[in-house]
Amino acid sequence: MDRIILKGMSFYGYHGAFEAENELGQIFLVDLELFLDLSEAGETDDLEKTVHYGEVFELVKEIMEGKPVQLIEHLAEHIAKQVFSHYNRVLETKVKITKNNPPIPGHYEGVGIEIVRKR
Ligand SMILES: Nc1nc2c(c(=O)[nH]1)N=C([C@H](O)[C@@H](O)CO)CN2
Repeated sequence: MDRIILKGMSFYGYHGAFEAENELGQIFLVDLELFLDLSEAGETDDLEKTVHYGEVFELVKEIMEGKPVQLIEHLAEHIAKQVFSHYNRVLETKVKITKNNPPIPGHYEGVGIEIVRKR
């Protein structure tokens, strides 16, 4: 299946289960893959026959910089639901959200989750 990929999006947000995260905020990294047929756009060279990834970026930004929630799972679910609601062409989506510096003692590259949702 063809994919539209938005990789390495970063947003400053106040999501988290710990009060410190809600007060100080932190950077969230988001990778998003949209699974859809890109052949018509490829044949016609018509933006209307695909999904405008700049619009998708704004949709993700609105959620990630919006009302704070506790879990990154909740953010990922919201992103997937909004993608399906706005873009009928999308059949499946994969959302990965990472925190590189959460207030969890230890040495690691990052912590996060990834979900895959089908329409
Ligand atoms: N599966 C998850 N585990 C945890 C989350 C989360 O969003 N999903 N969040 C936290 C805290 O906010 C943590 O990031 C702060 O230290 C803990 N575990």
